[in-house]
This record gives sequence, structure tokens and C-alpha cells, in this order.
Amino acid sequence: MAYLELKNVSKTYGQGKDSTEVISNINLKIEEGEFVAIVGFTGSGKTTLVNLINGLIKPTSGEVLFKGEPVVGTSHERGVIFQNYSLLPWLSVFQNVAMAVKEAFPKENKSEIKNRVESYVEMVGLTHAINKRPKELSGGMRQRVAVARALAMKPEMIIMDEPLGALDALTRGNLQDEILNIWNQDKRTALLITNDVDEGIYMADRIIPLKPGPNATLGPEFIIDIDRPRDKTELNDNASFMKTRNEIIAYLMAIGEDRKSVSEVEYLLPDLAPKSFVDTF
Ligand SMILES: Nc1ncnc2c1ncn2[C@@H]1O[C@H](COP(=O)(O)OP(=O)(O)OP(=O)(O)O)[C@@H](O)[C@H]1O
Repeated sequence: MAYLELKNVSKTYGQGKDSTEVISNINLKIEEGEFVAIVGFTGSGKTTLVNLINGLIKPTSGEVLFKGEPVVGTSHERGVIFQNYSLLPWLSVFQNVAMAVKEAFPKENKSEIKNRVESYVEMVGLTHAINKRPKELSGGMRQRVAVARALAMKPEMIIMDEPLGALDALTRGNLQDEILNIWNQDKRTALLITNDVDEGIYMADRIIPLKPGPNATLGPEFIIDIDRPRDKTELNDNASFMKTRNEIIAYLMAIGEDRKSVSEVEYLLPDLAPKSFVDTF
């Protein structure tokens, strides 16, 4: 039995003639302890896929199974790091992380929770800002809080929806390593959704391209046969890295070309203007 399995999963938004099947017939198996990356273009259906796996939305057809059971709603067992860090604006960094930790570890006492929160805030390099509110932080800092919050809950499976996109290269590299450490030490299972092929190769055991939607579906998988721990500085000299990278990029470029030809349809916009605006300009 796979740890996570998607069986012929499709998702349609809208109804009748306005409906769009965003993803179609996705089949995916992830084994316990694996690190899988899905790479895809913007707007290709990546977040839809994450939301289906997380249980935030239901498939229109097909099944999402977690440890053999259908996914019904969200669960602490699957921790998601979202692209748009959803922090509570009226709470400090400490309180934002503590709230999640309390929920995941309801039996822990105050000092255990404090220690747990402080260690994850330190891990993302935000100890100096622990009492600040989100509005006092940069976008990158907010995203680091969101990473700390998700990892502090120690989910069995870490699901990441382009979690590091807003970060500078150095912070991004450090967090990639922290996520890999946690995945490795705590024997987690991980799914990373990214548009960065190099990030996928550095982190994952397998990379699967998401062919862009409508009707997005998974392409062939690429196995990353590079020993761990991987050394970022040496990857460019690694023949296996270069070969896999070239193959994935060639594949994505080919489907990108197909996508262009499909998107060259001319859409006519209605010639409308609100009455109050007519003759104003
Ligand atoms: N609730 C919704 N109702 C209708 N259409 C939706 C809904 N959510 C997403 N879509 C459409 O589904 C398609 C895929 O969206 P999705 O957010 O899954 O893509 P994505 O790959 O995560 O995009 P990005 O990389 O830009 O975040 C888009 O065309 C989007 O407009």
C-alpha cells in the first residue's frame, strides 16, 4: 500500500458550459519516507493538486488515499507550507507558531510549547523578530514564519506549495537544507511543488512534471540518482545532475511549446463600458 495515492483524480471548477477540468486523471503513488517533487508552470494546477491532497477540496472524480484511507478534510498528519503565508496579523511570530504547536501537541505544558516554538523560530533565523507582528516583517520573513509554523507541528507528511519562491537565494538555500534535515532526521514523507527544476533535483528522490492545464496531468517521472547528503556547490560538476536537469528542462520546454500553440486562440472581449465612464476619458 502506498503512503499517499491518487487514483484517476480529476478536478473541475464551475458548472455546465462554464466548467473547466483543471486537472485530469492524475495517478500518483508516494511511498513512506520518499521525497517527491512536482514541477510545473504557473497556473498549471499545482495549488489545486495540493489542496486535493491536503483535503481542502474534493476531487470531482477519482480518489485521494492517505495511508490507505480516503482523505476527508485537513489533518495534522499532513502539514502544508503554502505559497501565500497565511499568518494571523494580530499575533506575534511567537504566537502564530505557538497556536499551531498547541493544536498539534495539546498535552504539552507551557514551557514545552515555548521551547518548541523558540527552536523552530531560531531554525528559520527569526529569533530577533520573535515578538514582531506580520506587518512589521518583510515578505521573506513572513514566509519563514510559515515554514517554522508548519514544521513545528511535526507533520508525518510535509506538503510544500512553492514555499520558498519569495526568498532570496541564501535564505532559500538555508531553508531547503533545514527542510531536508527534518525530513531525513524525523523520517518524514515529503511532496514539494515547485517551478524550480534545480530545487527539485537538489531535494527530491523523484521529479514529476505537471503538464499544464486545462486538463493538467502528470508527465513521466525522473529519478534523481544522486547520493545524499547532496552538496549544492558540487552539483554543477555532477554528471548525473547535469543530465537529469537537461532532460527535465527539455521536456518542460517541449510541453511549453505545445502550450503556446494551444494558447494562441483569440479571445474576444465584450465591448462594454459602465455608463458613468462613457466620455469621461
Ligand atoms: N476555485 C476556483 N474556481 C475556478 N477556477 C479556479 C479555482 N481555483 C483555481 N482555478 C483555476 O484553475 C487553474 C489552476 O489554478 P492553480 O491555482 O491550481 O494553478 P497553480 O499552478 O497553482 O498556479 P500558480 O503557479 O500561479 O500559483 C487556473 O486557471 C485557475 O484560474
